[in-house]
Amino acid sequence: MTEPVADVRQYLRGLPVFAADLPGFDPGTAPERPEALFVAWLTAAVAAGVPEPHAMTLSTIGEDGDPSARVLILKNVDEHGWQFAVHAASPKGRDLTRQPAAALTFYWPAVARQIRVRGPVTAETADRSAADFLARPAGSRAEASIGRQSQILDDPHDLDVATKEAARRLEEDPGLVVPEWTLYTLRPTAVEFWQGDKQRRHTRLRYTRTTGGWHRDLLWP
Ligand SMILES: Cc1cc2nc3c(=O)[nH]c(=O)nc-3n(C[C@H](O)[C@H](O)[C@H](O)COP(=O)(O)O)c2cc1C
Repeated sequence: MTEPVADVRQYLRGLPVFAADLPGFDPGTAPERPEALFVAWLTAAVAAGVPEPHAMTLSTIGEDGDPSARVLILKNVDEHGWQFAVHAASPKGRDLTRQPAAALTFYWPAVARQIRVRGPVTAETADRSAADFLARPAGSRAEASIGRQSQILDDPHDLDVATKEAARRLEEDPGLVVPEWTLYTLRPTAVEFWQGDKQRRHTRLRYTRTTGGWHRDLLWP
């Protein structure tokens, strides 16, 4: 156990931010399209040793109109958008069915970079969703096939039983696909790249979709 914290406010104030050597970012050299800059920043994050840079916060709008956010793995990025997959019966899956719009947030502390992506989402075809499902490791497929994500777990033993049963079903039928597994593409209306700076002269570049392509603006930090 770590030492108890007497004064949380003071403790938080003492935690460093932007402590590492930070890369520069010259928005003047940014590519025309945001996905190109995203991939460049992603590979730079990997090179800088950022763990799990493809983990992102997915924000959705709940039935009550309030936002809800959780971390998810990014599946692909191309000229069509940012892709991720969810079980349609999970809370996030239901949010997206009801209100097909989302925001994605990436934060890579070692390089002090944040990327914010927002826009409408579209469910991909059943074939594409199935291909994504089948590309997952067996354990992840078994877990998803239980289909009870975020429901109340009355007894941890129930999870063990369901996991064993799901693994057995998958062994019997390795091509099993969960029909609720849904690959989504978020087609951004805006993508913002934020580069932190030790002196707090942060650089922000926002791409906004236009009819013909992308418009770029610098933003005040
Ligand atoms: C690094 C990381 C990666 C995760 N990846 C996924 C994922 O790919 N799919 C998923 O359903 N949940 C993933 N989770 C769990 C989600 O954050 C969340 O707890 C779960 O999806 C239930 O969310 P919901 O109740 O809003 O539907 C991940 C969590 C972390 C911390």
